[in-house]
Amino acid sequence: MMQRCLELARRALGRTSPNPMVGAVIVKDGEIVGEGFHPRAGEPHAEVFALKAAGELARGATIYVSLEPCNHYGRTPPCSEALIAAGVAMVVVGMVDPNPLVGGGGIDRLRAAGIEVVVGVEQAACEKLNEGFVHRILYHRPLGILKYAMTLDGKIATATGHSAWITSQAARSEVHQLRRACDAVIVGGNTVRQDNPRLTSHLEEVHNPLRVVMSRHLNLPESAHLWRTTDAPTLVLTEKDANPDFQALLRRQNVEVVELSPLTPEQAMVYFYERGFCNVLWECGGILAASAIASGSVQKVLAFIAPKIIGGSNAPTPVGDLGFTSMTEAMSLERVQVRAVDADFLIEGYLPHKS
Ligand SMILES: Nc1nc(O)c(N)c(N[C@@H]2O[C@H](COP(=O)(O)O)[C@@H](O)[C@H]2O)n1
Ligand SMILES: [Zn+2]
Repeated sequence: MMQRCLELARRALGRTSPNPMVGAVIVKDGEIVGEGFHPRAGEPHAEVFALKAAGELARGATIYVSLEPCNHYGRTPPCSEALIAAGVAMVVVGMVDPNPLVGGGGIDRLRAAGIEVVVGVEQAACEKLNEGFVHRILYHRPLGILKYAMTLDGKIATATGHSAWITSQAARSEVHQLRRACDAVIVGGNTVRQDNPRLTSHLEEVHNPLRVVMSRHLNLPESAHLWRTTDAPTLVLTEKDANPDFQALLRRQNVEVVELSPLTPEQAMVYFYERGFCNVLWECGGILAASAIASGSVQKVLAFIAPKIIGGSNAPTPVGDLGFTSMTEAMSLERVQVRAVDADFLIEGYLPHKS
């Protein structure tokens, strides 16, 4: 049942920030009598949709929910009270809500009303689904994910900058899915000039992230796929008073332009937090990636590795200079997972926590 909750929650993939993705299932006499998920912030929570679907059958039933029911008045009223009013007999919770406004209070309220509550069913899967939300709540920043594709000899392009394609179609499709789960995807000006990327999820009717270009001087092409805002929204982050003529050209095409002082990955993450984002994907070149890592703007790394060799001492690599001189300074990823994606490999892991 909790797996079903997660399946339901994923229907709103990429659309719920700053809220979490949550699914709920109500079971009576071994039958599912109501289901629901949280579609987006401002709309009712998963539990409320499930209660509505179950109607009177909720009385004496068990509800499974992937996140602790809330116990506060936010954009919506507390689900704990709705569950009590509906007369449910038992609540099975995937994970405790890290939001300090909830933080176990929903569970306590239900127990105080005489409802049996079981906590921690499929907890790891529930936490993984909402790792961006959890990070946002704990650290007041979105989760930064660095994704890159490189050859077996560690290059992200040839020395001329050609990079289409390093990995297989299957790996590229996984990247499209990943974008779908993110609130923003960031590149630097160089990537726009070299690759002219689209940065969309490449699927009809699924969520597209906000496409973000970080560019100090706005020395960018007048025509680029990213300026086609009918495909997906685009934001250009730049420095104060940079190239007003080019800013005007972008705005005429409905590209949002925001000036940050200073224009750094750190400031960008502060800005994205304030905008309500949970997951931010860095799909940039090595220089910006190194700066993002050094400033603590990356927590998770997804490295696609293709079994190809292209050589070239001037061919770019995924992470630029971090100033390390000794192997003892290497950042060793934690919770590492490796899997094959067609002919390529995906290594996923988390950078050691930086306070
Ligand atoms: N249990 C649960 N189910 C949902 O469907 C949810 N969206 C949440 N979210 C929790 O409540 C906070 C948002 O409240 P409002 O939507 O503003 O009323 C969110 O931060 C989570 O703590 N929980
Ligand atoms: Zn709620």
